[in-house]
Amino acid sequence: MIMVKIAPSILSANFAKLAEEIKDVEKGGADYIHIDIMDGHFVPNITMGPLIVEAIRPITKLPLDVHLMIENPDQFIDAFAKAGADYISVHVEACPHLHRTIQHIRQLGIKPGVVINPATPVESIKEIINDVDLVLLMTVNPGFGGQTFIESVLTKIEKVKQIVDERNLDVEIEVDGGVNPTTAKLCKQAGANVLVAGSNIYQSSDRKKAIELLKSEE
Ligand SMILES: O=C(CO)[C@@H](O)[C@H](O)COP(=O)(O)O
Ligand SMILES: [Fe+2]
Repeated sequence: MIMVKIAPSILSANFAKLAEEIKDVEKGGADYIHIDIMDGHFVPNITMGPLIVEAIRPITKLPLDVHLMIENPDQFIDAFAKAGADYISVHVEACPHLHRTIQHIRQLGIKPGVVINPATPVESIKEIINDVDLVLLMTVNPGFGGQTFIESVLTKIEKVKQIVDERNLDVEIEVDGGVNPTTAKLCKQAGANVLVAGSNIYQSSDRKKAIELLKSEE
């Protein structure tokens, strides 16, 4: 099995002490900081914007993994790049000109990622996988933390892994939503190498332990 990276989602952190919450998971062995951007249109919730990303940038050395759940992401890519994002991931469902959007992110020196919802088939990203650094498979319907993992996405992870191997690509396979030690194991077996986890890590009083359990090979 592959050694996985863990990307705690700060959506489940205590926003009143965000800096501490980020430092806590960094000390606990996190590999990325996952930042969920929601606009109240693409998803039924509103969260953060570029200002928060800019505020977070100097408080951690970890790469910032920015997950855009917004309509018309093209309009905001420059702002998130300027704010300090390392990865910017956009949803297939929100991008009519996906290739242009991915190139735009790459031209800014940022690693582009493409995201698909649970009901969106892997076929929809076959033509873009060679151009991205990360494929993010949603294992819940986006919008909220603390939802239940959708098991049918496991076969999609396997399909993406097969494409990545066949084409010999250097692309990360990330999963997001409902990740806990049990579902983490299934995702790893299916071929995921980056696990986003919000509530599982932030609801734990010992974040280091929670991260270790997600990384565990048992
Ligand atoms: O993008 C999203 C939700 O739309 C996620 O990143 C959540 O923040 C994950 O939360 P948990 O399911 O791990 O609690
Ligand atoms: Fe996310």
